[in-house]
Amino acid sequence: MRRTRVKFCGLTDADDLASAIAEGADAIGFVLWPGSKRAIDLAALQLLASRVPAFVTRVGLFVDPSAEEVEACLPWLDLLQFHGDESPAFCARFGRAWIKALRMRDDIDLYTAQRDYAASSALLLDAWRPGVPGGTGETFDWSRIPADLEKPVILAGGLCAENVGQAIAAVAPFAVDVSGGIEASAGRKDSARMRAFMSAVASADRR
Ligand SMILES: O=C(O)c1ccccc1NCC(=O)[C@H](O)[C@H](O)COP(=O)(O)O
Repeated sequence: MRRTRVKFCGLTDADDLASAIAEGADAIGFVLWPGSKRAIDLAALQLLASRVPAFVTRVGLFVDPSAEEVEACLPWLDLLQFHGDESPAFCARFGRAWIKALRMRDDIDLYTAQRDYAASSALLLDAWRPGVPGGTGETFDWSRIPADLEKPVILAGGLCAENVGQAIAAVAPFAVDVSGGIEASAGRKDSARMRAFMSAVASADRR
């Protein structure tokens, strides 16, 4: 049976992190962009990342960071996720696996993007809202994702327990990524919502 991987994003709290791991998240996202309501600082990253067990991927989210900012976080991250206008060369310079988040503006060409970001481990596709680099809580038209992309797709943007089954049926992504859809309030996750999300993904995978 095919299994859709799940990334829970925007964790800020140790209890929420423990719940996310208990519910079976494959990856945990830490927002390291200070402009986010879900941002954590380096001290919190150290604390939270040290509680993530082996085989769960620790992902750091950045928006147009300096190289020094990324380098300071590297000891606590397995994977880098870039949400800004970072060039492919910048994303690749840290010697760490990385993914590129692409916001689905009307004129985006995903074939060109996957060629430009050929060295990425996957493309994360998220909703476009002008001036907001991520975590919008909004969906986009999933039929805009071509079925023949070579890069693994991580589907993001407004997912929740109620719509993730439909999203998996429509896109068959490698992974799904959720933040607002498992939250009780900005940055605080809700364990019942996390469980419902995991259960909806598992149901979709069984179909
Ligand atoms: O969450 C943020 O505030 C954020 C800010 C800047 C860049 C990225 C950010 N979040 C990224 C994500 O959490 C994911 O792309 C997410 O899965 C989509 O968020 P949501 O629509 O709330 O599920």
